[in-house]
Amino acid sequence: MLDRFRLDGKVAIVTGASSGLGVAFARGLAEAGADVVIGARRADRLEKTRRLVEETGRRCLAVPADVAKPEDCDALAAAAVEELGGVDVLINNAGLGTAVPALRETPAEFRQVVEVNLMGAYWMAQACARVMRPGSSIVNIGSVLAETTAGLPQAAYTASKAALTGLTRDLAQQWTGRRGIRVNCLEPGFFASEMTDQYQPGYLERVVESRVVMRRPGDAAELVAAAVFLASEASSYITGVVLPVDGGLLLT
Ligand SMILES: NC(=O)C1=CN([C@@H]2O[C@H](COP(=O)(O)OP(=O)(O)OC[C@H]3O[C@@H](n4cnc5c(N)ncnc54)[C@H](O)[C@@H]3O)[C@@H](O)[C@H]2O)C=CC1
Ligand SMILES: O=C(O)C(=O)C[C@H](O)C(=O)CO
Repeated sequence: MLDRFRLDGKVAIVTGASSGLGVAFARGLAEAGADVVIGARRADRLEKTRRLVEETGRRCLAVPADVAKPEDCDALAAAAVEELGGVDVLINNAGLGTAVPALRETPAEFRQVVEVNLMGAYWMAQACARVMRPGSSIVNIGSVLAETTAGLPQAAYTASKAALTGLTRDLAQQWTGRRGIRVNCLEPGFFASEMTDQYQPGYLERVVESRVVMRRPGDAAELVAAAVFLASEASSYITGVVLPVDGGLLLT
């Protein structure tokens, strides 16, 4: 049974892999056997991720890319095909989290979040679906904030992540039957990263204590395990689903 979770011989793309959860996804998919293409805007930091991935013995290609630019998404998918022979898995992880009161949020601020979290995920999905083989898997990284609120003013972030769940379902119904590409979405609860480092002191602890049934933030490995499941044959009969990985936050 455990062989169904292996990704040997597969090529996975992880966006936003220069920090936080993206680094953990890249390393975890490589540990499961995949060669990994990592994309993000900060080339110097991608190098660190590349070294971490290569420690597993798998190949890793680092490609500077801004997912808000469709041409960068096409270039990322093309590099995977040219250098590693194809694309089997996409982890749409790149994301921007901002907290701005709605009456002060500017059109530029709102657009920037939607252009990365929603449109960037769509451009990447399109670029990959054009070259993916049957049996491939797209995993969108959403957020529990698509389903609830947690006390911060995050209209753009929340709206972009809620829209990502709709995008997940629509692409799943368009591509799974016709092209053999499954599309699913993970909704992380709270995991320590550069995004959560931006919080006011004490915020994370308060949310975890009052909302998370398990009374602790998640460990990145707990999210990566769910991504490996959705990326692999272990979930071969699952498409169009939205899976919270949140320690029970959505129960409260
Ligand atoms: N850390 C958490 O508790 C949670 C995180 N998430 C989601 O997980 C994903 C990863 O976030 P974290 O690792 O926590 O934060 P992070 O801020 O460490 O990572 C986000 C990554 O996306 C990259 N990125 C941003 N804009 C980009 C663009 N235009 N093109 C390419 N890359 C871009 C950043 O450079 C960074 O490497 C995000 O989609 C976030 O919304 C969702 C729920 C909770
Ligand atoms: O999506 C979540 O849940 C997060 O923890 C992300 C943060 O709320 C965020 O966007 C920080 O500014």
